[in-house]
Amino acid sequence: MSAYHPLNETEAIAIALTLTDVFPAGAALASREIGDGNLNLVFHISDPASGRSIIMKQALPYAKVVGESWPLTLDRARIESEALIQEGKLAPGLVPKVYSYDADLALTIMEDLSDHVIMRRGLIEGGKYPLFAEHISTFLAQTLFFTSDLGMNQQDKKNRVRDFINPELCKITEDLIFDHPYTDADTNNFDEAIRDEAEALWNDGPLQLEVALLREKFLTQAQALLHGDLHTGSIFITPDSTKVIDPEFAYFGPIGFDIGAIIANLLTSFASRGHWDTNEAARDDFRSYLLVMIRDLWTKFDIKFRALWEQHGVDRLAAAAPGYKDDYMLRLLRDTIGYAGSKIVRRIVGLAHVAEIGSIPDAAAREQAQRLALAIGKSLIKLNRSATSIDELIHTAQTAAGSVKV
Ligand SMILES: Nc1ncnc2c1ncn2[C@@H]1O[C@H](COP(=O)(O)OP(=O)(O)O)[C@@H](O)[C@H]1O
Ligand SMILES: CSC[C@H]1O[C@H](OP(=O)(O)O)[C@H](O)[C@@H]1O
Repeated sequence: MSAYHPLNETEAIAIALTLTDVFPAGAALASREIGDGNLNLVFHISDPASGRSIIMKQALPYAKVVGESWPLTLDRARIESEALIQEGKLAPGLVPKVYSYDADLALTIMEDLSDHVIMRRGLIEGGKYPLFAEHISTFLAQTLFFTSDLGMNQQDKKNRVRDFINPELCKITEDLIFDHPYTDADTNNFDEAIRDEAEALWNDGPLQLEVALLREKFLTQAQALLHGDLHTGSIFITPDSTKVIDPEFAYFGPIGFDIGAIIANLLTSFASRGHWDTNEAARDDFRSYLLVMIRDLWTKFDIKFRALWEQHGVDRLAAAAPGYKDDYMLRLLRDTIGYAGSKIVRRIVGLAHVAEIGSIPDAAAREQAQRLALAIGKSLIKLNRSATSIDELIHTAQTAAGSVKV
């Protein structure tokens, strides 16, 4: 055991060499710090001779994206490793294996997924992932159903809620997603070209009412154990395989928040491929592909969650009360749509942006992508209490973008 300090590459190698079941004694290990996220250190440790490798992820006592002026609990490393272990049990094969967790160093050692690509990057490069909707709907249905009051012992669940109390990371979400974009906050970060859009958000009372309602649910509804930050940068992918990483924001919250997060990031990808994209046919094809993926994802989730409920439901009244299941699923759909909208808006005017839009080199094209994303995001937020079908979300994206066939 060592006292906490941020590791350097040499120290990371020394720790890796103690993993005698992974690396041969005396192996000449190579180490690279590859963390490109907003918060943590990530070391890739490999043994060129045996071809073996691992990932070491270490929490820093502050938010890396801002620096030491933004202190952040190291307990998030415990939350992440416990959530990965839990998700691995409920959705086998859909998260990296956790080899060990060191509480003193806030260090998780896990399976190296470098043979996959980060989905955000894959989508930017036009990658197609035919099994994604199947895989991620299984991940969502399994992890969310079996940690909800529908699928687990309700006394045990209360103890799990306690284990996953995650106030500092939740506060980041409460501020960066559900508050700052709607006021002139210091943390906001947007191109001057869309100042009019930002100021419109600060003055849109009806929109702010919807966001306040979604925020209230995020603050109060311990529906199931969420991943908590399920964007396309938290998903490793190949055409055959999907692996979800980075659940350090995990806590018991509203189910629609996780589903909405993925859909939001598929829609920012959609918005990044606009009429400025010179290959019109390829653009329309890719946009249709994303919308079909979103529809499949929701539809498969709905079918799988209902099937788990039929087979494994633990709540007598929830099963017996006429109309309850349909009412519950409709509420999940509406939450999903509202949270998808909120998570799009934060990626355009809030602190943390997305590469598919931020990396559009032409300023005018980037501005159009940002405006399109905001149009979709705001419409989805406003739809969150009335939608009755995922087709309304698809239609919202199609309408905002002009006609895109699915
Ligand atoms: N299990 C893994 N296998 C391979 N690379 C990984 C793994 N986990 C993380 N990474 C790399 O580190 C980066 C940052 O990891 P992430 O968990 O998203 O950190 P943060 O919490 O700081 O956002 C990822 O984008 C990926 O490139
Ligand atoms: C100050 S944290 C900003 C932002 O970063 C997190 O994402 P990630 O850890 O995947 O880079 C999360 O989305 C936070 O809202």
